[in-house]
Amino acid sequence: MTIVESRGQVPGAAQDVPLIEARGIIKHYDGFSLDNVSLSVGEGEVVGFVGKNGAGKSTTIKALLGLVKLDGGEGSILGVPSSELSRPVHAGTKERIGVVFDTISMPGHLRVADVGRVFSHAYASWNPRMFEQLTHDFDLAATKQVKELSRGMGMKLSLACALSHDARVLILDEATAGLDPMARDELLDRLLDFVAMPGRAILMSSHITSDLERIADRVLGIDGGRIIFDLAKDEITDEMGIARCRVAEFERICASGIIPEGQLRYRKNDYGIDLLVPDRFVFAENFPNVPCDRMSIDDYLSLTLKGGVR
Ligand SMILES: Nc1ncnc2c1ncn2[C@@H]1O[C@H](COP(=O)(O)OP(=O)(O)OP(=O)(O)O)[C@@H](O)[C@H]1O
Repeated sequence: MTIVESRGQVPGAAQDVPLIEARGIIKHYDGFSLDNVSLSVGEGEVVGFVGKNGAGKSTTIKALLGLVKLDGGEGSILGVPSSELSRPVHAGTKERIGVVFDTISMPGHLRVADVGRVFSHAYASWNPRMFEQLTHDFDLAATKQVKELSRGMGMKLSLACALSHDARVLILDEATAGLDPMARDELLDRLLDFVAMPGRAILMSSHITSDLERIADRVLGIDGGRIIFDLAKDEITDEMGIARCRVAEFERICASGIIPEGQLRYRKNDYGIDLLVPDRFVFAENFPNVPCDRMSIDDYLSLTLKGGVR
């Protein structure tokens, strides 16, 4: 595939391919493997990436960015194979990728304003006014040194950098973890503004699933290095439900056949049984007296990973 790059053109988008894609990625570490991980993020999408600690989120993200050598499969961003992103010929594509990891990787002695200057040399499309505006909005004093920043402030600085070089895709690995609720709220608004422009997409891993409930279009779950679900967010939070049943009600629901056998996922607690309901509206018609809450991403993940199956 020939990719013609120039400033202002969106590499990848013109070829109608996903902006971010993994095809059967395999990576073996001692005691852990990414096992045939496939995913795709299309134009205009915010895709949340969830899973417990050590599930493989960061490894997948690093694989997509070409930062780890793969044992199989391939990733691509903006149409460029991940393994080729470091080649000078793809420098233009790299500029279009904004990346934030959960740790800040800038020299501690640099002041916030210096970071802007360093990045202006690294990125042809660096926008100093945008960086100044973002650091101002994020309450980052230009004279503060990187080593003096709190964790949340460091995350804000990384985010300001990622949003100041005309990126078309953002890949965020736990990027909201250190932010206070007000800063998270503001950032989520900015991410929605970002992705509303043509040719853009976001992949973000997060343990703060309320952030994903607010802005994600789709949610990918990973466990033990395997993708375990890939669902529209609305399917989880609008259609699914979590029924709070007593044991007798649970048995009645099981016997009713309303949820196919083998797909009944449940979790026992001190008060009874929580049951994953695929369609809470159908459920409410059939069992109007059993309380059924909206599903959250946390509950869906927990029921998928730890729930019993019947
Ligand atoms: N460089 C490495 N060498 C060996 N093992 C590694 C390496 N990097 C990651 N791993 C292992 O791969 C597994 C997945 O780690 P990964 O960082 O992808 O998880 P994660 O889903 O991002 O977790 P968290 O939510 O804690 O950030 C873990 O078992 C980890 O120990």
